[in-house]
Amino acid sequence: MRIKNMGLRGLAVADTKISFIDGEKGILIYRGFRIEDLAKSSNFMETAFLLLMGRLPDKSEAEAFQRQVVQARRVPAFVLETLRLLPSNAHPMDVLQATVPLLAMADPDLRDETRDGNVRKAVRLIARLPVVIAAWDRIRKGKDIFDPNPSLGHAANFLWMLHGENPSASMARALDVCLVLHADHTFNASTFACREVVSTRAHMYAGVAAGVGALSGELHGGANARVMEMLKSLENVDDVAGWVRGRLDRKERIMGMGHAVYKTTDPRANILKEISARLGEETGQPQWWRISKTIEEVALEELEKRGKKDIKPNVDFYSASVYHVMGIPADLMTAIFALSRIAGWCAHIIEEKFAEAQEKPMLYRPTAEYVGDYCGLVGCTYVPPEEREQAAGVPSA
Ligand SMILES: CC(=O)SCCNC(=O)CCNC(=O)[C@H](O)C(C)(C)COP(=O)(O)OP(=O)(O)OC[C@H]1O[C@@H](n2cnc3c(N)ncnc32)[C@H](O)[C@@H]1OP(=O)(O)O
Ligand SMILES: O=C([O-])CC(=O)C(=O)O
Repeated sequence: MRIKNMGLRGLAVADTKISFIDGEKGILIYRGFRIEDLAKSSNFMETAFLLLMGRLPDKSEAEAFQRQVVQARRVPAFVLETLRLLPSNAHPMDVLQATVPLLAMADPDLRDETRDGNVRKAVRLIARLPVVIAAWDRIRKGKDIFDPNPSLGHAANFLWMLHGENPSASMARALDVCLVLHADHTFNASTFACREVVSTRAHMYAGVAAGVGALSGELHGGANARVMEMLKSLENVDDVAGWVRGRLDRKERIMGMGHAVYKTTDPRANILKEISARLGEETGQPQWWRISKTIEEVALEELEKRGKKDIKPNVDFYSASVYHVMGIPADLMTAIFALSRIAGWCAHIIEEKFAEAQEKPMLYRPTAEYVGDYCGLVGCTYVPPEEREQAAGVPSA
């Protein structure tokens, strides 16, 4: 089979019971539940349990899970000390990707390849990534770090560790809903990276480190930071129309729009748009939502004129303005995505490792068509270095 240069679009490479997308209708389902219902009625802890365990917890299970996560929040001292050694201009996603193997070294269950052992690793990752991200933002700014507060929920505790003050209930709930919305999305690039790595029987942390790397790119999770840069560069609603037209005329992309699967608006973007409008009003910063909405309106009209009516806002479009009014810096926004997606990554890693016999995935090993030199199948003639003609030269170090 040859499906070259198409990024495996539309090609099913595994079975999954974790999530489902209908890209035409704009439907996203986690383990049978519509994303709109989870965003309205659930919370990130419960959603993480749902993704990992395959069902919603009862009350005592939900409390026990929350307790386990709270207890696992303490990040080993050597990890925090290592963060202090890093250059202060290191990008949060590079720091996060570098920290995941450090967390692995401190995990007593690292080599426990039972399902329970992997669930315990998942709990530690869910608990600790937010601590690392908040600590890095403070360390790079030369500020003291704050210990996790065991009396605060997952989202509120993150904002506490980041800012050193308790968020309003409305702000904490908004972040919690964002975490629910970002928690999983079938075989997106970062989840596929996680699954590909653990298909070699590498441990969960090796898969997660790959996932963080894949998420960082601007065509994937990195788009939220680019959206914020775009909003800041515009500042004024009147600048939007000319800017959007110019960008499309130059064949440049509007970040936060378009999707590999959705041919209509991403259902998560609809929810984030409402949160952006509400929080913008509540924090006295409605301009970010207004500029975003104007970009969306102009871009949809201009894209349609150019025969591209399938390019609509994705999850990264309105999350940028939401995070901005929470006081989250633009370059930290992709890391916020990661602290939610960790739940989906871990669920997929567990599925990859423990799928039922008839659905058991194989080691991923696609093929590529060789289009380089052959010199015939006998191979090229090896010439010793001193006899070779001068090539283009060695790149300078
Ligand atoms: C969490 C997430 O990962 S959601 C995605 C986050 N990424 C972004 O927001 C980055 C901007 N968006 C994009 O780059 C793309 O829409 C992708 C990569 C997400 C999906 O793209 P795909 O639908 O797979 O197709 P592809 O990248 O080939 O684009 C198809 C055409 O649409 C155009 N296009 C796609 N997205 C955009 C956009 N945001 N703005 C303008 N044009 C776009 C491309 O330029 C291309 O045009 P061409 O056929 O004239 O060359
Ligand atoms: O599914 C994708 O390709 C990208 C995406 O929206 C996500 O990972 O949330």
